[in-house]
Amino acid sequence: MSFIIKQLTIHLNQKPLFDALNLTVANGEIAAVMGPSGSGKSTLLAAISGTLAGNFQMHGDLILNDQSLKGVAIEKRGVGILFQDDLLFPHLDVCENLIFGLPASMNKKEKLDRVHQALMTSGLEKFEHRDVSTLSGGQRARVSLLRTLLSNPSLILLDEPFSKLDTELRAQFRERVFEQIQSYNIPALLVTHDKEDVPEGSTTLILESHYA
Ligand SMILES: Nc1ncnc2c1ncn2[C@@H]1O[C@H](COP(=O)(O)OP(=O)(O)OP(=O)(O)O)[C@@H](O)[C@H]1O
Repeated sequence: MSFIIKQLTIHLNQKPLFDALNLTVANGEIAAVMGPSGSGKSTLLAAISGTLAGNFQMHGDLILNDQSLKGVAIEKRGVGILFQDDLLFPHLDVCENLIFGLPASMNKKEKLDRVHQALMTSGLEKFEHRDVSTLSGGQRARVSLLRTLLSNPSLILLDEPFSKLDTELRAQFRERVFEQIQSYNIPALLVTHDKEDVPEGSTTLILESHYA
């Protein structure tokens, strides 16, 4: 599996936001996207996830597992997103939240087993029956990532997932997140403002501010 951005150009109101971007992200690889505010980082993620709305014109191609994403519906793209604000249900426990990441075709027992297994693999088993509202920011973010991974995405997009964590927690959490993604062996794209967040040796796509 891999993800390829091929000659991707996006115009906003006829002006280029970015021009002829190219990037290949292999399985288990985390590529970074950086650039100043307004350079189009969120727009790029929206183009990939299929949620681009507004006066944008897109040229070029996005290829996931040898298939073009052109014209593919959002729910059929196999793209999971982790936002900086997690979207967990605070009144439910971790296990119940994770069950939401699983396909409706699985029965309750299968879902519980799968969640339990995933929590063990991620070292989060002690939180299984904790209410989400009692977890720290970093713990919530790891549960949120696990929920995204449980939906079996072919690609994961990380939209500044570390920005709300304090520096000390951040380094530790970052390592855990990278390990979690690598254990699922899928390509990932990480949007960040902070060079520290970029895993060593990873490809970095730098967007420029064309559109002021
Ligand atoms: N729906 C929209 N309609 C019109 N313009 C938009 C829309 N969404 C974003 N833009 C504009 O597109 C440009 C790129 O925005 P985008 O949010 O992708 O940048 P960003 O790099 O993610 O910025 P930040 O780091 O501040 O989040 C900006 O000039 C923004 O105002």
